[in-house]
Amino acid sequence: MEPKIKIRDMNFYYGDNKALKDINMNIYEKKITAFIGPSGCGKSTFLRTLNRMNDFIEDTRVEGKITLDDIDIYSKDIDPVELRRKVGMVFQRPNPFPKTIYENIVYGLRKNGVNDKQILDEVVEDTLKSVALYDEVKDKIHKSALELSGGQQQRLCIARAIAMQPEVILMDEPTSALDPISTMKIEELLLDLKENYTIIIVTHSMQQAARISDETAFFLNGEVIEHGETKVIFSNPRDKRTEDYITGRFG
Ligand SMILES: Nc1ncnc2c1ncn2[C@@H]1O[C@H](COP(=O)(O)OP(=O)(O)OP(=O)(O)O)[C@@H](O)[C@H]1O
Repeated sequence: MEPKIKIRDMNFYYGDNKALKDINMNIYEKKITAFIGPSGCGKSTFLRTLNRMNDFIEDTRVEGKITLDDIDIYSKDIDPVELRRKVGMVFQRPNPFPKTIYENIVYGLRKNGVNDKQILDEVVEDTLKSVALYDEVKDKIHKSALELSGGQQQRLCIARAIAMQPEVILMDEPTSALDPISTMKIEELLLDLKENYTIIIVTHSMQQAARISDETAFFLNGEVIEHGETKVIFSNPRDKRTEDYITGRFG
């Protein structure tokens, strides 16, 4: 299978600090890829290079090449806004806008000039169903999203990302602020969503990576030490450092 995303000889700098070193990786379509590794090893930085969110941070620089469907995402012909529509993002803390549930979901569409009520109504219903939130909120769609629980807010943020019809969804520790039940619901949701989307998730929980991901990449000090099938990484890692990390010797 052709990789959806290819990363070749990639380095990333914050000023003089080389935060990512010589990254080469393939990311496959409709799989869940987990990034694991100790704090500060570059997982979030790497995630943000994939939809150019690092462009917003001053004095940063990327070397090497990242392609999405064989198109160089750092080429000057690429519109980063359109890239971020294709490669959506969900953050660690649920961050709904202080608006209604409905307006949260249609926010991006309205920004793109879609205002047809029938279309927006359909998108709201479809996306709420696809994140398994519809039954819980169908009577308060026009109430503030801030009234939802943390887990519901995070599912709403996933719905907001999906409403833009992305191909890839980047998730930076999406359950670290949630209780175990909400976490389980999000994990189940991700397993459903991977039928339609390519998902990349940063997680501090090795159990979570083992439960839901198809592929795992282990990061250490800005390098990818090992990347492969999750069951192989967790049962038979090649590198001693991966083994030490997954067995809890450090991190
Ligand atoms: N906005 C920034 N400006 C300057 N340096 C940064 C910035 N964000 C991250 N860094 C540096 O880049 C390196 C990697 O950080 P990053 O947040 O990507 O790691 P991480 O593996 O995601 O960590 P964590 O698991 O704690 O979120 C660290 O040395 C960090 O200090």
